[in-house]
Amino acid sequence: MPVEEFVAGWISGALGLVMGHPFDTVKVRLQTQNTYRGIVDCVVKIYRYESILGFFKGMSFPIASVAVVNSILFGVYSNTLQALTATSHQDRRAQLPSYTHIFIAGCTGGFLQAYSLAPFDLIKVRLQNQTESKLWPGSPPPKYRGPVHCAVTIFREEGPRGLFRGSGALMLRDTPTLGFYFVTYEGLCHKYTPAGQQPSSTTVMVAGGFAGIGSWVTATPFDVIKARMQMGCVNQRAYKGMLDCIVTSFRQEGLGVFFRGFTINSARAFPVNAVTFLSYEYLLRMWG
Ligand SMILES: C[N+](C)(C)CCCC[C@H](N)C(=O)O
Repeated sequence: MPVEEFVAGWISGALGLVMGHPFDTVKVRLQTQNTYRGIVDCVVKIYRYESILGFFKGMSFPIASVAVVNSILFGVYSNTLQALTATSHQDRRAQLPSYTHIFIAGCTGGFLQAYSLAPFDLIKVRLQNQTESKLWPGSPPPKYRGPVHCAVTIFREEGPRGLFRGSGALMLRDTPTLGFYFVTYEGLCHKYTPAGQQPSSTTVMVAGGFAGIGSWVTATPFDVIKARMQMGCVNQRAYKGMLDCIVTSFRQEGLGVFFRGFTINSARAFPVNAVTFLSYEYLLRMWG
């Protein structure tokens, strides 16, 4: 089992995360709080009341965790594809596997990374949603003092299963959409790379960027449901389950609620995934 894909996935995931975290924080606020009138209002209020650091709340944890999760995603994807087609990463450039095999490998990676991502994503969303600021005198202290305190508090108040709150929605969000993610990437790289050559950096970045947009566009409804399930007990809207969350959100806020964060997800997805795939391919070529 080639290890380099796991290491390349780790490093590329960390780079992509730093690029995209501010977008992600704005998205999570829009999805779970009704205090903002839109993206611009959210950005202005975060900057005014929480400074630039407000956009990076909850990032320290994902740097380690989401990078590891990305490592699992790319490592499992590549090794599943190798098991299905007996081809290595380099072989695939010459002979593209079937899209069915690519989709299956992407879904496999998506499912396994979602399971490992769940606790880390929960902590990230809880920290991102803390609007208290040290800059304003009299501002109440935040409930969670940091990622570790957040994890311990969730464990103590909601039990060990509390750390996996929203994991069902997370798996439904990630499994099919990561299948499409890799189908889009591999397909665009194959289409715009002359036979017998390696895709150029531009091709890798554009293919990765559109793969990110395509997967986030299809993932946004379940992304909203996931975030609401994760915030349920904090916002006093503890849902009885995913269906209750969907029905309650639809009844109270209409169909549009499931597309909150759609624009910011798409704006974030292109640069994050362009950087992720470029660094992934560069590292694998370097280790050739
Ligand atoms: C499956 N879903 C759409 C959620 C994510 C797909 C892209 C994952 C990438 N690391 C990023 O953060 O954009």
